[in-house]
Amino acid sequence: MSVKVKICGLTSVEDAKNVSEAGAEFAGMVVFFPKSKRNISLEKAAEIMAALSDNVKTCAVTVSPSKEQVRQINDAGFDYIQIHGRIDDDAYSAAELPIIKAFNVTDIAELDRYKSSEKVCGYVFDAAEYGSGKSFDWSLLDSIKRDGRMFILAGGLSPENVSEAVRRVHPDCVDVSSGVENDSGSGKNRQKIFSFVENARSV
Ligand SMILES: O=C(O)c1ccccc1NCC(=O)[C@H](O)[C@H](O)COP(=O)(O)O
Repeated sequence: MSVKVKICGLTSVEDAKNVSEAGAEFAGMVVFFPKSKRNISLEKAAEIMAALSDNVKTCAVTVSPSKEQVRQINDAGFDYIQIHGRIDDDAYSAAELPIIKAFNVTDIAELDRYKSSEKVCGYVFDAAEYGSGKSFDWSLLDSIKRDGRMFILAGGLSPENVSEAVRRVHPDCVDVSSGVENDSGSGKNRQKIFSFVENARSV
């Protein structure tokens, strides 16, 4: 089966159209994290989701969300919640969507904490600084035992290196943000999104 593709950090309706037309399976939107240049409001996320094809599943991408933020995300129309950083007990209990737990390369050792969690349906393995366009040593993932949950590779992927990443790591899904942005760093680039999807699937 070919690798799935997740395009992260959508900020506009135009991004939604490009991601849908390119045939990606997942779209991520950063919410409740104003430090990110890709942070958007839940209202904006609703507008973007309305413009996505029904085939594209959506993720609210968050960092150590509070219980109240998780509750708002539950009701905002996403399919998944992707959590970077901590998941407090209160936030975990409040989560009604399947959780994709993101691990920075520095905290992969924490993976065991989530292995028996019923709500966690997948893992994202990312660089030390998320959304930075930086890659990491993929051999750090070699010892991770696959447990049937979605295994998502992120961090510094691009149309140029995604085929090699798929061949080397065999992820279920590849996840990209910076690598499909315009050279100016603002907004996603249609041609790069299409090339990323095509190159990921070429393996
Ligand atoms: O993108 C952000 O600014 C961001 C903010 C807060 C939490 C997560 C964030 N990004 C996560 C991702 O977009 C992905 O994991 C991503 O695919 C990896 O980013 P990149 O290296 O830029 O491709």
